[in-house]
Amino acid sequence: MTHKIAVLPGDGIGPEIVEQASRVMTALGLDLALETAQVGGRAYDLHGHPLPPETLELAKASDAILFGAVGDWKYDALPRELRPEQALLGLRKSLGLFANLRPAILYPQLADASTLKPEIVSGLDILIVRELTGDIYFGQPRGVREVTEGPFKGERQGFDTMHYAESEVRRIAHVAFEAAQKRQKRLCSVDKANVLETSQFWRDIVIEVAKEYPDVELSHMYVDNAAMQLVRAPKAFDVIVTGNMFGDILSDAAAMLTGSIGMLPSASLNERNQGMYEPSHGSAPDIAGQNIANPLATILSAAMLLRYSLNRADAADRVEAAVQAVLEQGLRTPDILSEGTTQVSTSEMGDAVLKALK
Ligand SMILES: NC(=O)c1ccc[n+]([C@@H]2O[C@H](COP(=O)([O-])OP(=O)(O)OC[C@H]3O[C@@H](n4cnc5c(N)ncnc54)[C@H](O)[C@@H]3O)[C@@H](O)[C@H]2O)c1
Ligand SMILES: CC(C)[C@H](C(=O)O)[C@@H](O)C(=O)O
Ligand SMILES: [Mg+2]
Repeated sequence: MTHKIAVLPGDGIGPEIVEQASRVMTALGLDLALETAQVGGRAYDLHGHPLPPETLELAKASDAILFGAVGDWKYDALPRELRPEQALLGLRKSLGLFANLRPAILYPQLADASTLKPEIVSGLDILIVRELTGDIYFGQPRGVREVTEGPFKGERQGFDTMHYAESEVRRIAHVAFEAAQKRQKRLCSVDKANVLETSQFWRDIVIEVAKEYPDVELSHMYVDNAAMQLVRAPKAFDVIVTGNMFGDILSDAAAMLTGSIGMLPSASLNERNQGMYEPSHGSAPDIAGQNIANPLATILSAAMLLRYSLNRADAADRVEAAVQAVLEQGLRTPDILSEGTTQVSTSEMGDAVLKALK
């Protein structure tokens, strides 16, 4: 059976890194049909919208989506609905991709690339499960309004709304508990229940869901403490489950434990295991077009695509082993370069992974 894969390179370094991941997927010899479409700022320039209808249709009709990155400062003055980032949010919402899995694994070869001491991060293997279609990201109402009473009367006020429905919390909690069952069976739910009603509700529902998973040890942590513990003793975590906003922030922090944000892949899944796979980083306009971006997060995202949406753990293992092999060879893009290693470009890193594929 042919698997249809939508390839959405996007902006900045997106096309450079996605090209390497596409080459790797193609080289596996599987029955894959890769089809490319425009998204983000590039789609806005060409079609007047960051998520043109034909791109959304292609995404919906595919078994999985390989996504690069979107965004550039030059689009920051556009009305919000036309900004590149809206394409990403639109895809997540339209496809119901509520479960974002962001594994932070430190490859032993990169122990020196992390800004943290090797003994703090060596052997790190944690999974952040981030809810991706709710929270303050999508809450209504939002906007700018005039204040009509109180101390700020007559001023303009920006506002957003944070909320989580019970079913939204339950389904992401199930994903997290099931992931924990396959790992060290420890789940930490991160919230801000000491201040936010939404968070207290989140915590109450997670505790209810926990009754169905007596084999998983559940703990709770406030998000500010979690940010601190992630850099103090990250290996104390196994699986973290959290809301959209806190997950966004904590996953960037977790990325640095692994040496570089260029190493962190992600999967965003819906209830049918259809998924979008993307590096956790952005379009990195500061290094775009220079052939120096690290393509490994995107290549590892392609491995997650094979594992989760195509059920090809065998092929995913091959890709991950090839990534390990190039790191073992000492090849490094500038973001993970350390003493005694060899600097390579984006495309050379892709070449090396292809060569290492068994
Ligand atoms: N998923 C996405 O498409 C996504 C995610 C985050 C940010 N963004 C967008 O990207 C743009 C830039 O945002 P930002 O600068 O806050 O975040 P960013 O992740 O793009 O970049 C942060 C820093 O990390 C570096 N970096 C990122 N990816 C790298 C890679 N693969 N290899 C080497 N270095 C890498 C960049 O050079 C930069 O110094 C903004 O428009 C933002 O909205 C998009
Ligand atoms: C670009 C932005 C909309 C996105 C998010 O906030 O979810 C990004 O930061 C991410 O982590 O995927
Ligand atoms: Mg982010």
